[in-house]
Amino acid sequence: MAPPSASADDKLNLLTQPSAIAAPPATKRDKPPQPTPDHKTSDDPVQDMVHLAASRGGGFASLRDPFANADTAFSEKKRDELKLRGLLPPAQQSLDVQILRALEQIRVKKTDLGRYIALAALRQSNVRLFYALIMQNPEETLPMIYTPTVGEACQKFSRIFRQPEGLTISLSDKGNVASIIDNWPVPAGAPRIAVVTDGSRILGLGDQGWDGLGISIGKLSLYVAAGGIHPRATLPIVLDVGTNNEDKLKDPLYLGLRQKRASDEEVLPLVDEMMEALQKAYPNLIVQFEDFQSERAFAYLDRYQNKYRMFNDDIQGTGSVILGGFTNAARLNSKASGRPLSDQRILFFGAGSAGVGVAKQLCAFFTRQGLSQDEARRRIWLVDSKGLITNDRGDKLAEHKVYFSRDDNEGKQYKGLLDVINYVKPTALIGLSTVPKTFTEEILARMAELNPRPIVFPLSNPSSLSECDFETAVQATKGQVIFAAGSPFPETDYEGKHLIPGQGNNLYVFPGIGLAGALAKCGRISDEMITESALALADSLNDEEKAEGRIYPSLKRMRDISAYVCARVIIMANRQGHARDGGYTASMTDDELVSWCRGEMFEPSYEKLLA
Ligand SMILES: NC(=O)C1=CN([C@@H]2O[C@H](COP(=O)(O)OP(=O)(O)OC[C@H]3O[C@@H](n4cnc5c(N)ncnc54)[C@H](OP(=O)(O)O)[C@@H]3O)[C@@H](O)[C@H]2O)C=CC1
Ligand SMILES: CC(=O)C(=O)O
Ligand SMILES: [Mg+2]
Repeated sequence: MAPPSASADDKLNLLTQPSAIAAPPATKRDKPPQPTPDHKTSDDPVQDMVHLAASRGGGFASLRDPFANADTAFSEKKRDELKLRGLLPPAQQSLDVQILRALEQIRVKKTDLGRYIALAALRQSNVRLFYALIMQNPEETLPMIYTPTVGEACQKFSRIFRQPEGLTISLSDKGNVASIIDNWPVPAGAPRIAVVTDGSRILGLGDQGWDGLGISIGKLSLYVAAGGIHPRATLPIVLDVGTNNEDKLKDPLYLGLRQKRASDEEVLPLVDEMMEALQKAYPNLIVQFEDFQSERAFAYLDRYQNKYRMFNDDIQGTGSVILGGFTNAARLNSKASGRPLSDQRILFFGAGSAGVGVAKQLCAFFTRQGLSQDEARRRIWLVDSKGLITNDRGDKLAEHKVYFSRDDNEGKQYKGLLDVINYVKPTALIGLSTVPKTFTEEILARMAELNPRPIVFPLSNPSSLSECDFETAVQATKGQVIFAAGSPFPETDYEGKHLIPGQGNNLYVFPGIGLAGALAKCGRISDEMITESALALADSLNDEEKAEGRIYPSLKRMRDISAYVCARVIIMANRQGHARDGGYTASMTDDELVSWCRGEMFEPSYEKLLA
């Protein structure tokens, strides 16, 4: 199976072990079993007709239903049929023309938050137009609905709130969570993907309480735009268990519980109840945990990953996307230095859920080069707020840091980042610290002295918290940096060469992972399925992107990338026995599977509304 838009021989030889795709192809059956109706995550004409029929009496109602609304695209015939004549201006315009108008209305807004609010209003009034606009203009619009703007939106979510777009499960609902879930207005296609946060660590912006709901909505918008999940099949959830954010508690407009964050002991039964109730209500639902404070993130992943169909985006999604990008970056770094790939030395600045999640996933990079698990672990150094993490530093380490704690520091402790760099001599510097501008010109220049092509990934979000920006990294390394940041940065030129920054953000993988879980009805999202998503992402660079020096593919191809990631995750799920679709996906060849995943995606067109 060739990666999307890539030539057949485009696979990275770097992967010394055969990837899942190189495994024996699934045997093709004479007659594959037919999918059951709930295989579909794509548009549902029957459901659309229900909406249309419901609105026939009222006419105007169809213009107020985001799923039934085609606005000025309604044909003469439909305008008569739905009693819309006179309610719309005479001009009949296509979706493409509507996109031009919507773009103009968004561009005229003066602030990022203004553009976020305008886009949210569009989503709430015309779902198809919203997603068509995003999909046609991803590079311009994703920063408006996702990082960096979603961070500011979460900080002010109670203030910009207009209408509910997600489910709130709060402490006061304990014992009644099933009935709360029952209140979610589910049409024929039940939710397939839920994103749940407790708002305790939204991007790098700390505790946002109930306002964290904005991140669940933002991630699910990407599930639709990049992963093709039907918008009606998405379920944004916030677990409101209080907040320690004093500003919010004092703000009269704050919409969450006005109390301090409840203790973990008090919250755990509520999370258990939620997982149980979700599973009962929607047996095929995939639950993505998002932006939980690190220790809770690890604890819930440990507690639920072998019991429910869930994964943690910050630990596993980030681990995957960085393994994918690092795989490509290491090739460029090693080619320039001549050192073997297995000789990469990776320094993490930040050892929270994201740092440790990525570090664990990167072990897979080294084991694929033939190193043992223990040798792989030793290629990784972690720095937290107290300096290099070592066994004899004298403080009690949080459990998630212990595995990578060093015992080879010969009693010396290293605190400042430059000291650590001089000691470790890393080939790669990865920032997941939430501390902005910590990769100074001096640090970056030192990385360039140590490496002809240093790998620098300032991954903290949003942009204002990034450890450095692209322009600084390019200048300080004289154009040699191999760069990816968590949030988007502008392209730049250096000595006549055009340079494009990578965006090392889990948005490249979580839509494909979730879609795979939904389409193949996976019983579990295993670690191997996550690793496979990373390898698929690494393989998905096409020749043009390689020539441009990219380590991540263009976001213009986000749906093709998600379909490819999805297919490879499904192949792994089938191999491990996690798919529960009665052999349907296993009956396809690899290429058929990619096409099928792509074909199952929701397309935001008016075709069925105008038929
Ligand atoms: N690009 C992407 O796709 C993703 C990016 N992220 C981003 O990663 C960042 C971190 O997330 P997460 O791991 O959950 O957050 P945490 O707050 O759990 O972790 C932050 C880590 O940075 C360390 N740190 C804080 N200050 C300093 C300092 N001055 N010097 C050195 N280390 C420091 C902390 O140390 P200590 O442990 O001692 O407190 C901690 O280990 C966020 O900005 C988030 O947006 C997260 C997921 C995905
Ligand atoms: C991208 C993401 O998941 C985060 O910054 O938390
Ligand atoms: Mg996150």
